[in-house]
Amino acid sequence: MKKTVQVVGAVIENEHGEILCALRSNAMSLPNLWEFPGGKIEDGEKPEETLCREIHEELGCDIEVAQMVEDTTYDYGNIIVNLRTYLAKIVRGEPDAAEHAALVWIPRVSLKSLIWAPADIPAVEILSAERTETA
Ligand SMILES: Nc1nc2c([nH]c(=O)n2[C@H]2C[C@H](O)[C@@H](COP(=O)(O)OP(=O)(O)OP(=O)(O)O)O2)c(=O)[nH]1
Repeated sequence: MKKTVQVVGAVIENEHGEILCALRSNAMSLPNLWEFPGGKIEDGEKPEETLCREIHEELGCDIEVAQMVEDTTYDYGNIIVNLRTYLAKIVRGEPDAAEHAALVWIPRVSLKSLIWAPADIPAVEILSAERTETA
């Protein structure tokens, strides 16, 4: 049976209403696709705990997690990914692309100009149709 992995992604919004988008590197699976930074939930972790841990490890900053944006399950063929995305804000530090090929801040209306990992597309659709939190 195919494995389903539980993954969480942070939709980090700044004070200008822009969202942090991360480009998966050649060293990662799904290379050269954009994603919400995050990762796999480990045993015993709450989704919010995973997000704070992963963002600290991957981007070197700390976040506060707010409400869920979307819960999607996508079958990549070799693996099934259940991706839950959450709104978040940086509370300490600046994001640094330690693992990703690039990080960019993009306004919600322009999110669809990037090529996203397929599991992220429902969240991107929701976010690009909504007003910014700060608007
Ligand atoms: N972090 C993250 N992963 C995503 C997103 N969309 C999506 O399909 N994924 C996939 C990619 C990976 O298969 C898995 C998350 O794994 P990970 O972030 O821990 O990445 P990884 O490179 O260590 O995983 P892997 O190479 O072992 O697959 O979920 C997303 O928005 N954020």
